[in-house]
Amino acid sequence: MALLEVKNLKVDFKTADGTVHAVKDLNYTLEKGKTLAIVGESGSGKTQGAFALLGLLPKNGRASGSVIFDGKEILNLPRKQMNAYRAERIGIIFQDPMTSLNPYLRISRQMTEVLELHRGMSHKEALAESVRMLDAVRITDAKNRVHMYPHEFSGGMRQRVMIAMALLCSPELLIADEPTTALDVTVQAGIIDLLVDLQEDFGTSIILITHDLGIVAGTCEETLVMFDGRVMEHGKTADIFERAEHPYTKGLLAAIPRLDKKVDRLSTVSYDFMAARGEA
Ligand SMILES: Nc1ncnc2c1ncn2[C@@H]1O[C@H](COP(=O)(O)OP(=O)(O)OP(=O)(O)O)[C@@H](O)[C@H]1O
Repeated sequence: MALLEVKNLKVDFKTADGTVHAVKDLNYTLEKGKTLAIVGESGSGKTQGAFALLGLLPKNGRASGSVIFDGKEILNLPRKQMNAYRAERIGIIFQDPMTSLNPYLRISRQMTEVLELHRGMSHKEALAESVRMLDAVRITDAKNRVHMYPHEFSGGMRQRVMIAMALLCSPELLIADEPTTALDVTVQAGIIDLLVDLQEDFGTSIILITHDLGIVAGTCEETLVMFDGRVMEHGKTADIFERAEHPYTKGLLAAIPRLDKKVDRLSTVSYDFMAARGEA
């Protein structure tokens, strides 16, 4: 049985100017322990399509369709039930860790609270487990650093802390929304390597949302390409890289910077694609 089945997912936003159809028809399944990349340019519906799964849409948003997680419908669950999924079974990492970390609380407090509340640990056990998780995401000197505040960490280290927090309750699914966009290229590579290792060690299924096809190649077995709220292409990453069928995917691939090749500008991708559809 698939861990996650997303069927005919739509996300609409009511605005003063009318309705924005951010996600028009999203369909995919994710097997246990697998990694799926959702790629597409800015505004293609990647983030809202993922937020809808977790009931995280902005107030003016509405989701319809079906999201089956481990055999149960979870789309539009009441807040309390959804919170239980979010705390214990589905972790999420955002682009900017400061949106999820409380700047006024030590990391130790933020991590131990989760473990005490959701895994019934004593404070001592929870602190030991927090240090173990910081070690797992390769924060050196975790025993001491666990007592620091978020601002005392660099951007890359904060992202590692976020990953550790997201993994605290051993979720079956981890959604990483542009986890490296705000970081330097070398730090980005470290975070992606870390996600791959953690996926192997913990067996967590991962959805990696990114606009950067370049980071997907060695990371994710499957890739789903979105454009304008719909799935353009979905298959094994290697197949998509070798024989992209869609003009939009070909454009995305052509935009991956390569040392041996002049870089096409990503901004031309949607224009070329829309031209192919007769819309530009
Ligand atoms: N609260 C909102 N009200 C109206 N429209 C919204 C709202 N939030 C998002 N949208 C629109 O929904 C569409 C999809 O947005 P989404 O954030 O999912 O795109 P994305 O592919 O993740 O882009 P990015 O890579 O820039 O994050 C965009 O056109 C966006 O402007």
